[in-house]
Amino acid sequence: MMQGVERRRRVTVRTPERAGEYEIEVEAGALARVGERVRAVVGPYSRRAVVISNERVWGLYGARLSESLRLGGFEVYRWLMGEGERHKTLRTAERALEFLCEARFERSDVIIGFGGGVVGDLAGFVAALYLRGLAFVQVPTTLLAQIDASVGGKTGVNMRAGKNLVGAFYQPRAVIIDPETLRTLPQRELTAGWCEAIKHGAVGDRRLFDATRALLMSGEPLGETELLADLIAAHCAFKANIVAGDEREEMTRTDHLSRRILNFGHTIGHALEAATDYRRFRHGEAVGYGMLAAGEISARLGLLDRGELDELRAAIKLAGRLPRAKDLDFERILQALRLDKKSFGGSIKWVLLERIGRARIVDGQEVDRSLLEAALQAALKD
Ligand SMILES: NC(=O)c1ccc[n+]([C@@H]2O[C@H](COP(=O)([O-])OP(=O)(O)OC[C@H]3O[C@@H](n4cnc5c(N)ncnc54)[C@H](O)[C@@H]3O)[C@@H](O)[C@H]2O)c1
Ligand SMILES: O=C(O)C(=O)C[C@@H](O)[C@H](O)[C@H](O)COP(=O)(O)O
Ligand SMILES: [Zn+2]
Repeated sequence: MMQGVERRRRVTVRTPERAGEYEIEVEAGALARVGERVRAVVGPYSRRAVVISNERVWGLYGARLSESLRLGGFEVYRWLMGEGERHKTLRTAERALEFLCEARFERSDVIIGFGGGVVGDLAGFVAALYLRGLAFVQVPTTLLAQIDASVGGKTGVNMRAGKNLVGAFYQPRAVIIDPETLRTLPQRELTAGWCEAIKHGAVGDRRLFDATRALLMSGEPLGETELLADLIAAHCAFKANIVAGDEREEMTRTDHLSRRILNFGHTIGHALEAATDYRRFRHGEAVGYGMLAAGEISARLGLLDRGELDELRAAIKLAGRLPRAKDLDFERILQALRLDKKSFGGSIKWVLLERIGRARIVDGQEVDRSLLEAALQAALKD
Protein backbone atom coordinates (compact mmCIF):
# COMPACT_ATOMS: atom_id res chain seq x y z
CA MET A 1 0.00 0.00 0.00
CA MET A 2 2.73 2.46 0.93
CA GLN A 3 5.01 1.85 -2.03
CA GLY A 4 3.27 3.77 -4.80
CA VAL A 5 5.13 3.46 -8.05
CA GLU A 6 2.69 5.54 -10.06
CA ARG A 7 2.70 9.28 -9.45
CA ARG A 8 -1.03 9.56 -10.10
CA ARG A 9 -3.16 7.52 -7.75
CA ARG A 10 -6.80 6.88 -8.58
CA VAL A 11 -9.51 5.68 -6.24
CA THR A 12 -12.98 4.89 -7.53
CA VAL A 13 -15.98 5.69 -5.37
CA ARG A 14 -18.95 3.54 -6.33
CA THR A 15 -22.23 5.18 -5.47
CA PRO A 16 -25.04 2.66 -5.90
CA GLU A 17 -27.78 5.26 -5.21
CA ARG A 18 -26.90 7.24 -8.29
CA ALA A 19 -25.99 4.03 -10.07
CA GLY A 20 -22.68 5.64 -10.78
CA GLU A 21 -19.14 6.18 -9.71
CA TYR A 22 -16.51 8.87 -9.64
CA GLU A 23 -12.78 9.08 -9.41
CA ILE A 24 -10.56 10.56 -6.78
CA GLU A 25 -7.16 11.52 -8.11
CA VAL A 26 -4.21 12.17 -5.88
CA GLU A 27 -1.14 13.63 -7.47
CA ALA A 28 1.47 16.21 -6.59
CA GLY A 29 0.88 19.15 -8.93
CA ALA A 30 -2.71 18.07 -9.73
CA LEU A 31 -3.94 21.67 -9.51
CA ALA A 32 -2.50 22.29 -12.95
CA ARG A 33 -4.72 19.54 -14.40
CA VAL A 34 -8.03 20.45 -12.78
CA GLY A 35 -9.34 22.10 -16.00
CA GLU A 36 -8.62 19.04 -18.08
CA ARG A 37 -10.16 16.70 -15.49
CA VAL A 38 -13.27 18.80 -14.99
CA ARG A 39 -13.77 19.00 -18.74
CA ALA A 40 -13.53 15.22 -18.94
CA VAL A 41 -16.33 14.73 -16.39
CA VAL A 42 -18.73 17.51 -17.43
CA GLY A 43 -18.50 17.10 -21.18
CA PRO A 44 -18.19 19.57 -24.06
CA TYR A 45 -21.27 21.78 -23.43
CA SER A 46 -20.18 23.20 -20.12
CA ARG A 47 -19.05 26.82 -20.54
CA ARG A 48 -18.72 28.24 -17.08
CA ALA A 49 -17.06 27.11 -13.90
CA VAL A 50 -17.74 28.86 -10.60
CA VAL A 51 -15.18 28.29 -7.89
CA ILE A 52 -16.50 28.52 -4.34
CA SER A 53 -13.61 29.21 -1.98
CA ASN A 54 -12.38 31.71 0.60
CA GLU A 55 -9.91 34.62 0.49
CA ARG A 56 -7.02 32.66 1.95
CA VAL A 57 -7.18 29.67 -0.37
CA TRP A 58 -7.98 31.82 -3.37
CA GLY A 59 -5.06 34.11 -2.54
CA LEU A 60 -2.68 31.17 -2.36
CA TYR A 61 -3.83 29.04 -5.25
CA GLY A 62 -6.61 30.85 -7.14
CA ALA A 63 -4.44 32.01 -10.02
CA ARG A 64 -3.14 28.48 -10.65
CA LEU A 65 -6.61 26.96 -10.53
CA SER A 66 -8.11 29.65 -12.79
CA GLU A 67 -5.38 29.21 -15.35
CA SER A 68 -5.96 25.48 -15.45
CA LEU A 69 -9.73 25.92 -15.80
CA ARG A 70 -9.25 28.42 -18.63
CA LEU A 71 -7.01 25.93 -20.39
CA GLY A 72 -9.85 23.44 -19.99
CA GLY A 73 -12.05 25.85 -21.95
CA PHE A 74 -14.03 27.32 -19.04
CA GLU A 75 -15.01 30.89 -18.32
CA VAL A 76 -14.02 31.18 -14.66
CA TYR A 77 -16.07 32.83 -11.89
CA ARG A 78 -15.33 32.88 -8.21
CA TRP A 79 -17.45 33.29 -5.13
CA LEU A 80 -15.61 33.69 -1.85
CA MET A 81 -17.10 32.97 1.57
CA GLY A 82 -15.92 33.89 5.06
CA GLU A 83 -13.29 31.74 6.70
CA GLY A 84 -14.06 29.17 9.38
CA GLU A 85 -16.76 26.94 10.74
CA ARG A 86 -19.08 29.75 11.78
CA HIS A 87 -19.60 30.68 8.13
CA LYS A 88 -20.93 27.23 7.24
CA THR A 89 -24.50 28.49 7.49
CA LEU A 90 -27.74 28.75 5.55
CA ARG A 91 -27.12 32.50 5.20
CA THR A 92 -23.83 31.89 3.42
CA ALA A 93 -25.47 29.26 1.22
CA GLU A 94 -28.26 31.68 0.39
CA ARG A 95 -25.78 34.36 -0.64
CA ALA A 96 -23.96 31.92 -2.89
CA LEU A 97 -27.28 30.83 -4.42
CA GLU A 98 -28.25 34.47 -5.08
CA PHE A 99 -24.94 34.93 -6.87
CA LEU A 100 -25.58 31.89 -9.08
CA CYS A 101 -29.12 33.05 -9.85
CA GLU A 102 -28.06 36.59 -10.74
CA ALA A 103 -25.21 35.37 -12.96
CA ARG A 104 -27.66 32.93 -14.58
CA PHE A 105 -25.59 29.81 -14.31
CA GLU A 106 -27.03 26.97 -16.35
CA ARG A 107 -27.53 23.26 -15.83
CA SER A 108 -24.52 22.62 -18.04
CA ASP A 109 -22.19 24.66 -15.79
CA VAL A 110 -20.09 23.36 -12.94
CA ILE A 111 -19.39 24.31 -9.32
CA ILE A 112 -15.97 23.68 -7.84
CA GLY A 113 -15.45 23.51 -4.08
CA PHE A 114 -11.90 24.75 -3.49
CA GLY A 115 -10.66 24.75 0.10
CA GLY A 116 -11.12 22.87 3.34
CA GLY A 117 -14.10 20.92 4.57
CA VAL A 118 -16.06 24.07 5.40
CA VAL A 119 -15.90 25.30 1.82
CA GLY A 120 -16.45 21.77 0.43
CA ASP A 121 -19.53 21.07 2.59
CA LEU A 122 -21.06 24.42 1.72
CA ALA A 123 -20.22 24.35 -1.99
CA GLY A 124 -21.60 20.82 -2.31
CA PHE A 125 -24.80 21.86 -0.57
CA VAL A 126 -25.20 24.84 -2.90
CA ALA A 127 -24.52 22.57 -5.90
CA ALA A 128 -27.22 20.17 -4.68
CA LEU A 129 -29.77 22.98 -4.40
CA TYR A 130 -29.13 25.24 -7.38
CA LEU A 131 -31.42 24.25 -10.27
CA ARG A 132 -31.98 21.05 -8.27
CA GLY A 133 -28.42 19.98 -8.88
CA LEU A 134 -25.40 21.26 -10.78
CA ALA A 135 -22.29 19.25 -11.54
CA PHE A 136 -19.92 19.52 -8.58
CA VAL A 137 -16.20 18.87 -8.29
CA GLN A 138 -14.18 18.84 -5.08
CA VAL A 139 -10.66 20.28 -5.02
CA PRO A 140 -9.78 19.93 -1.33
CA THR A 141 -6.80 21.81 0.09
CA THR A 142 -6.66 20.75 3.77
CA LEU A 143 -5.52 17.38 5.04
CA LEU A 144 -8.89 16.79 6.64
CA ALA A 145 -10.72 17.52 3.41
CA GLN A 146 -8.28 15.44 1.32
CA ILE A 147 -8.64 12.31 3.43
CA ASP A 148 -12.24 12.65 4.56
CA ALA A 149 -14.58 15.57 3.78
CA SER A 150 -14.27 15.59 -0.01
CA VAL A 151 -15.19 11.90 -0.25
CA GLY A 152 -18.66 10.43 0.09
CA GLY A 153 -21.12 13.19 -0.71
CA LYS A 154 -22.12 14.54 2.70
CA THR A 155 -22.82 18.24 2.23
CA GLY A 156 -24.52 20.73 4.50
CA VAL A 157 -24.51 23.59 6.95
CA ASN A 158 -24.62 24.11 10.71
CA MET A 159 -27.64 25.48 12.54
CA ARG A 160 -27.68 27.22 15.90
CA ALA A 161 -28.93 23.98 17.43
CA GLY A 162 -26.10 21.86 16.09
CA LYS A 163 -23.60 20.73 13.48
CA ASN A 164 -24.59 19.78 9.95
CA LEU A 165 -28.27 19.74 10.85
CA VAL A 166 -29.32 20.73 7.33
CA GLY A 167 -27.78 19.13 4.29
CA ALA A 168 -28.00 16.70 1.43
CA PHE A 169 -26.20 13.64 0.19
CA TYR A 170 -24.81 14.90 -3.09
CA GLN A 171 -21.88 13.15 -4.68
CA PRO A 172 -19.23 15.10 -6.58
CA ARG A 173 -18.38 14.18 -10.18
CA ALA A 174 -14.70 14.05 -9.29
CA VAL A 175 -12.28 14.77 -6.47
CA ILE A 176 -8.89 16.18 -7.42
CA ILE A 177 -6.26 16.21 -4.70
CA ASP A 178 -2.93 18.00 -4.84
CA PRO A 179 -0.96 17.12 -1.69
CA GLU A 180 1.44 19.98 -2.47
CA THR A 181 -1.21 22.41 -1.24
CA LEU A 182 -0.72 21.06 2.28
CA ARG A 183 2.67 22.79 2.48
CA THR A 184 0.98 26.09 3.34
CA LEU A 185 -1.39 24.57 5.88
CA PRO A 186 -0.85 25.72 9.50
CA GLN A 187 0.13 23.02 12.02
CA ARG A 188 -3.20 23.31 13.80
CA GLU A 189 -5.10 22.38 10.66
CA LEU A 190 -2.76 19.46 10.07
CA THR A 191 -3.45 18.23 13.59
CA ALA A 192 -7.17 18.35 12.88
CA GLY A 193 -6.67 16.30 9.72
CA TRP A 194 -4.47 13.72 11.42
CA CYS A 195 -7.17 13.19 14.04
CA GLU A 196 -9.70 12.18 11.36
CA ALA A 197 -7.01 10.00 9.77
CA ILE A 198 -6.47 8.21 13.07
CA LYS A 199 -10.23 7.74 13.25
CA HIS A 200 -10.27 5.84 9.96
CA GLY A 201 -7.68 3.38 11.13
CA ALA A 202 -9.24 3.05 14.56
CA VAL A 203 -12.71 2.14 13.30
CA GLY A 204 -11.87 -0.11 10.44
CA ASP A 205 -8.31 -0.79 9.42
CA ARG A 206 -5.47 -1.65 11.75
CA ARG A 207 -2.90 -1.42 8.94
CA LEU A 208 -4.07 2.04 8.01
CA PHE A 209 -3.81 3.04 11.67
CA ASP A 210 -0.23 1.73 11.80
CA ALA A 211 0.72 3.40 8.51
CA THR A 212 -0.70 6.74 9.67
CA ARG A 213 1.08 6.45 12.99
CA ALA A 214 4.35 5.52 11.27
CA LEU A 215 4.23 8.63 9.10
CA LEU A 216 3.49 10.77 12.15
CA MET A 217 6.33 9.16 14.06
CA SER A 218 8.74 10.04 11.29
CA GLY A 219 8.39 13.60 12.65
CA GLU A 220 8.04 14.97 9.11
CA PRO A 221 4.82 13.58 7.72
CA LEU A 222 4.80 16.07 4.84
CA GLY A 223 8.46 15.45 4.08
CA GLU A 224 8.10 12.87 1.34
CA THR A 225 5.34 13.90 -1.05
CA GLU A 226 5.05 10.44 -2.58
CA LEU A 227 4.58 8.72 0.79
CA LEU A 228 2.08 11.34 1.81
CA ALA A 229 0.17 10.94 -1.46
CA ASP A 230 0.08 7.17 -0.94
CA LEU A 231 -1.32 7.62 2.53
CA ILE A 232 -3.94 10.14 1.39
CA ALA A 233 -5.03 7.73 -1.36
CA ALA A 234 -5.20 4.88 1.16
CA HIS A 235 -7.51 6.95 3.39
CA CYS A 236 -9.69 7.86 0.43
CA ALA A 237 -9.89 4.18 -0.54
CA PHE A 238 -10.86 3.22 3.00
CA LYS A 239 -13.67 5.77 3.09
CA ALA A 240 -14.77 5.00 -0.48
CA ASN A 241 -15.25 1.37 0.47
CA ILE A 242 -17.47 2.24 3.44
CA VAL A 243 -19.48 4.74 1.38
CA ALA A 244 -20.01 2.23 -1.43
CA GLY A 245 -21.59 -0.18 1.04
CA ASP A 246 -23.80 2.36 2.83
CA GLU A 247 -24.02 5.57 0.86
CA ARG A 248 -26.75 7.20 2.97
CA GLU A 249 -25.68 6.04 6.41
CA GLU A 250 -28.67 3.82 7.00
CA MET A 251 -29.62 4.33 10.65
CA THR A 252 -30.93 0.81 11.18
CA ARG A 253 -27.57 -0.74 10.32
CA THR A 254 -25.46 -1.74 13.28
CA ASP A 255 -22.75 -3.82 11.63
CA HIS A 256 -19.06 -2.92 11.66
CA LEU A 257 -19.09 -1.78 7.99
CA SER A 258 -21.97 0.65 8.42
CA ARG A 259 -21.16 4.26 7.45
CA ARG A 260 -22.11 5.13 11.00
CA ILE A 261 -18.69 4.00 12.18
CA LEU A 262 -17.19 7.10 10.51
CA ASN A 263 -18.91 9.02 13.30
CA PHE A 264 -16.52 7.63 15.93
CA GLY A 265 -15.56 10.57 18.17
CA HIS A 266 -18.25 12.78 16.61
CA THR A 267 -21.02 12.41 19.20
CA ILE A 268 -18.89 14.25 21.73
CA GLY A 269 -16.86 16.08 19.09
CA HIS A 270 -19.93 17.78 17.61
CA ALA A 271 -21.21 18.58 21.12
CA LEU A 272 -17.88 20.24 21.99
CA GLU A 273 -18.04 22.32 18.83
CA ALA A 274 -21.65 23.41 19.47
CA ALA A 275 -21.05 24.05 23.19
CA THR A 276 -18.22 26.44 22.32
CA ASP A 277 -20.12 28.19 19.50
CA TYR A 278 -17.77 26.69 16.89
CA ARG A 279 -15.03 29.04 18.03
CA ARG A 280 -12.67 27.06 20.20
CA PHE A 281 -12.01 23.82 18.31
CA ARG A 282 -11.30 22.90 14.78
CA HIS A 283 -13.63 20.06 13.83
CA GLY A 284 -10.80 17.52 13.78
CA GLU A 285 -9.55 18.67 17.19
CA ALA A 286 -13.01 18.20 18.69
CA VAL A 287 -13.10 14.74 17.11
CA GLY A 288 -9.71 14.07 18.75
CA TYR A 289 -11.24 14.69 22.16
CA GLY A 290 -14.38 12.84 21.15
CA MET A 291 -12.33 9.76 20.27
CA LEU A 292 -10.53 9.90 23.61
CA ALA A 293 -13.88 10.02 25.41
CA ALA A 294 -15.46 7.29 23.28
CA GLY A 295 -12.32 5.20 23.80
CA GLU A 296 -12.67 5.67 27.58
CA ILE A 297 -16.32 4.63 27.43
CA SER A 298 -15.35 1.56 25.38
CA ALA A 299 -12.72 0.56 27.95
CA ARG A 300 -14.96 1.24 30.94
CA LEU A 301 -17.70 -0.92 29.38
CA GLY A 302 -15.16 -3.69 29.02
CA LEU A 303 -15.26 -3.64 25.22
CA LEU A 304 -11.77 -2.32 24.62
CA ASP A 305 -8.53 -3.45 26.15
CA ARG A 306 -6.73 -0.68 28.12
CA GLY A 307 -3.55 -1.31 26.13
CA GLU A 308 -5.39 -0.52 22.89
CA LEU A 309 -6.84 2.62 24.44
CA ASP A 310 -3.30 3.69 25.32
CA GLU A 311 -2.32 3.18 21.68
CA LEU A 312 -5.20 5.35 20.57
CA ARG A 313 -4.24 8.06 23.07
CA ALA A 314 -0.63 7.95 21.93
CA ALA A 315 -1.62 8.24 18.26
CA ILE A 316 -3.82 11.27 18.99
CA LYS A 317 -0.93 12.83 20.87
CA LEU A 318 1.26 12.32 17.82
CA ALA A 319 -1.31 14.20 15.74
CA GLY A 320 -0.46 17.35 17.68
CA ARG A 321 -1.59 19.55 20.54
CA LEU A 322 -5.32 19.94 21.14
CA PRO A 323 -6.70 23.21 22.60
CA ARG A 324 -7.41 23.33 26.31
CA ALA A 325 -10.71 21.68 27.21
CA LYS A 326 -10.64 20.89 30.92
CA ASP A 327 -12.45 24.11 31.86
CA LEU A 328 -15.54 23.14 29.84
CA ASP A 329 -18.79 22.84 31.70
CA PHE A 330 -20.12 19.27 31.78
CA GLU A 331 -23.76 20.42 31.85
CA ARG A 332 -23.26 22.49 28.71
CA ILE A 333 -21.72 19.54 26.89
CA LEU A 334 -24.56 17.33 28.09
CA GLN A 335 -27.09 19.82 26.81
CA ALA A 336 -25.44 19.81 23.36
CA LEU A 337 -25.28 16.00 23.44
CA ARG A 338 -29.02 15.76 24.00
CA LEU A 339 -29.48 17.45 20.63
CA ASP A 340 -27.28 14.90 18.86
CA LYS A 341 -28.85 14.37 15.45
CA LYS A 342 -27.78 10.74 15.34
CA SER A 343 -30.27 9.89 18.07
CA PHE A 344 -32.57 7.24 16.74
CA GLY A 345 -35.69 5.99 18.44
CA GLY A 346 -35.06 8.53 21.20
CA SER A 347 -31.60 7.49 22.30
CA ILE A 348 -28.07 8.42 21.34
CA LYS A 349 -26.16 5.76 19.46
CA TRP A 350 -22.50 5.52 20.34
CA VAL A 351 -19.77 4.38 18.04
CA LEU A 352 -17.33 2.57 20.31
CA LEU A 353 -14.27 0.41 19.76
CA GLU A 354 -13.77 -3.32 20.28
CA ARG A 355 -10.17 -2.98 19.23
CA ILE A 356 -8.08 -0.75 16.99
CA GLY A 357 -9.49 -1.57 13.58
CA ARG A 358 -12.98 -2.56 14.64
CA ALA A 359 -15.89 -0.42 15.81
CA ARG A 360 -19.17 -1.35 17.43
CA ILE A 361 -22.44 0.60 17.59
CA VAL A 362 -23.91 0.67 21.08
CA ASP A 363 -27.23 1.94 22.34
CA GLY A 364 -27.20 5.08 24.50
CA GLN A 365 -28.87 3.37 27.44
CA GLU A 366 -25.61 1.56 28.13
CA VAL A 367 -23.84 4.86 28.67
CA ASP A 368 -25.27 6.45 31.79
CA ARG A 369 -24.57 9.91 33.13
CA SER A 370 -21.86 8.88 35.57
CA LEU A 371 -20.00 6.84 32.94
CA LEU A 372 -20.19 9.75 30.54
CA GLU A 373 -18.98 12.24 33.13
CA ALA A 374 -16.05 10.03 34.13
CA ALA A 375 -15.09 9.40 30.50
CA LEU A 376 -15.23 13.09 29.66
CA GLN A 377 -13.17 13.99 32.68
CA ALA A 378 -10.52 11.46 31.69
CA ALA A 379 -10.53 12.60 28.07
CA LEU A 380 -10.48 16.36 28.59
CA LYS A 381 -8.01 16.45 31.47
CA ASP A 382 -4.74 17.06 29.56
N1 LIG B 1 -18.58 16.04 4.35
C1 LIG B 1 -17.85 15.23 5.10
O1 LIG B 1 -17.84 14.02 4.93
C2 LIG B 1 -17.00 15.83 6.17
C3 LIG B 1 -16.02 15.05 6.78
C4 LIG B 1 -15.21 15.62 7.75
C5 LIG B 1 -15.37 16.96 8.08
N2 LIG B 1 -16.32 17.69 7.46
C6 LIG B 1 -16.47 19.12 7.76
O2 LIG B 1 -15.25 19.77 7.36
C7 LIG B 1 -15.09 20.94 8.13
C8 LIG B 1 -13.67 21.05 8.61
O3 LIG B 1 -12.82 21.11 7.52
P1 LIG B 1 -11.30 21.60 7.62
O4 LIG B 1 -10.64 20.95 8.76
O5 LIG B 1 -10.74 21.44 6.28
O6 LIG B 1 -11.43 23.12 8.06
P2 LIG B 1 -11.63 24.45 7.19
O7 LIG B 1 -12.38 24.18 5.97
O8 LIG B 1 -12.15 25.47 8.14
O9 LIG B 1 -10.14 24.83 6.78
C9 LIG B 1 -9.22 25.12 7.79
C10 LIG B 1 -8.45 26.41 7.54
O10 LIG B 1 -7.42 26.17 6.60
C11 LIG B 1 -7.40 27.18 5.59
N3 LIG B 1 -6.84 26.55 4.41
C12 LIG B 1 -7.42 25.68 3.58
N4 LIG B 1 -6.52 25.18 2.72
C13 LIG B 1 -5.35 25.77 2.99
C14 LIG B 1 -4.05 25.66 2.46
N5 LIG B 1 -3.76 24.78 1.50
N6 LIG B 1 -3.05 26.43 2.97
C15 LIG B 1 -3.32 27.29 4.00
N7 LIG B 1 -4.54 27.42 4.57
C16 LIG B 1 -5.53 26.66 4.06
C17 LIG B 1 -8.84 27.60 5.50
O11 LIG B 1 -8.95 28.89 4.95
C18 LIG B 1 -9.28 27.55 6.97
O12 LIG B 1 -8.90 28.70 7.64
C19 LIG B 1 -16.11 20.89 9.23
O13 LIG B 1 -17.17 21.75 8.92
C20 LIG B 1 -16.57 19.46 9.21
O14 LIG B 1 -17.90 19.33 9.69
C21 LIG B 1 -17.13 17.15 6.52
O1 LIG C 1 -18.65 10.80 5.90
C1 LIG C 1 -19.16 10.46 6.96
O2 LIG C 1 -20.13 9.70 7.01
C2 LIG C 1 -18.65 10.96 8.25
O3 LIG C 1 -19.25 10.76 9.27
C3 LIG C 1 -17.35 11.72 8.23
C4 LIG C 1 -17.20 12.70 9.38
O4 LIG C 1 -15.80 12.87 9.60
C5 LIG C 1 -17.75 14.08 9.08
O5 LIG C 1 -17.43 14.97 10.12
C6 LIG C 1 -19.22 14.16 8.76
O6 LIG C 1 -19.55 15.44 8.26
C7 LIG C 1 -20.09 13.94 9.95
O7 LIG C 1 -21.35 13.74 9.49
P1 LIG C 1 -22.64 13.97 10.34
O8 LIG C 1 -23.67 13.25 9.57
O9 LIG C 1 -22.39 13.39 11.70
O10 LIG C 1 -22.86 15.44 10.41
ZN1 LIG D 1 -15.54 14.52 10.98
